[in-house]
Amino acid sequence: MFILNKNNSIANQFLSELRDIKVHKDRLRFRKNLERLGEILAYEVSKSLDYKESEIETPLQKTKVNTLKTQPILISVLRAAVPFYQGFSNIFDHSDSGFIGAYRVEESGNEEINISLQYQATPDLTDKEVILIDPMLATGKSFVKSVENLLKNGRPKKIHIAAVIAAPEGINYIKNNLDLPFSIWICALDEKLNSASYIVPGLGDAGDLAYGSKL
Ligand SMILES: O=P(O)(O)OC[C@H]1O[C@H](OP(=O)(O)OP(=O)(O)O)[C@H](O)[C@@H]1O
Ligand SMILES: O=c1cc[nH]c(=O)[nH]1
Ligand SMILES: [Mg+2]
Repeated sequence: MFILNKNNSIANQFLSELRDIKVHKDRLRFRKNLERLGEILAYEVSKSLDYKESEIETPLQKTKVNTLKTQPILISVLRAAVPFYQGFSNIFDHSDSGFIGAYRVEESGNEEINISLQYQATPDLTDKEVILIDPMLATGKSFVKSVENLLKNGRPKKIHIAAVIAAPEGINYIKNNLDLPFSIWICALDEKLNSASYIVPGLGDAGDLAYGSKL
């Protein structure tokens, strides 16, 4: 598992601004920070992909370069993933993308989180490296349900789970429930979930901070 904030970098300032109640109500900045972390995490994921050598011509002479062997497929889990996904898409600019509409059904009086998944549009995923992008990995149910549904569109060679903040409970849920090759890329591993299955310390509701509350 790759955890970005284990090392000092400017990414930790972006993460701090996402969490800080004095800053994170500025929606434009909140979305921009998600996008910036998406770009940084995409760069880290890019180091794990396969490259091929080829020859190009500069105005001065021929030279050998290493470029991606195949483009990963990017999948955005609507709605909160949109700005974070944009960061990935800025880096993997030749990639095809897919979209999944998923949200947690939080019923009062019921601590169990269920996921409603109502929309999926993706290319053929057979034997592809897929980057599944969602900023919050809380119970892990949205990621696991998304992967289960993605399999209808082909079995990927590998899935890269990409999130900004994860809870240990969600990481364990993913490890116990995914039966295809995967790796996890996160910016921070937080302490735990609270009784409403929100990540603590976390940042609150990522979708609401980016776009406002939904009915
Ligand atoms: O790990 P989990 O417990 O499944 O929680 C994580 C999910 O919660 C958030 O979405 P939310 O359901 O709030 O939908 P939204 O994107 O519409 O805000 C987040 O973007 C994940 O999809
Ligand atoms: O802490 C959490 C958990 C799920 N979704 C969020 O946006 N935040
Ligand atoms: Mg939400």
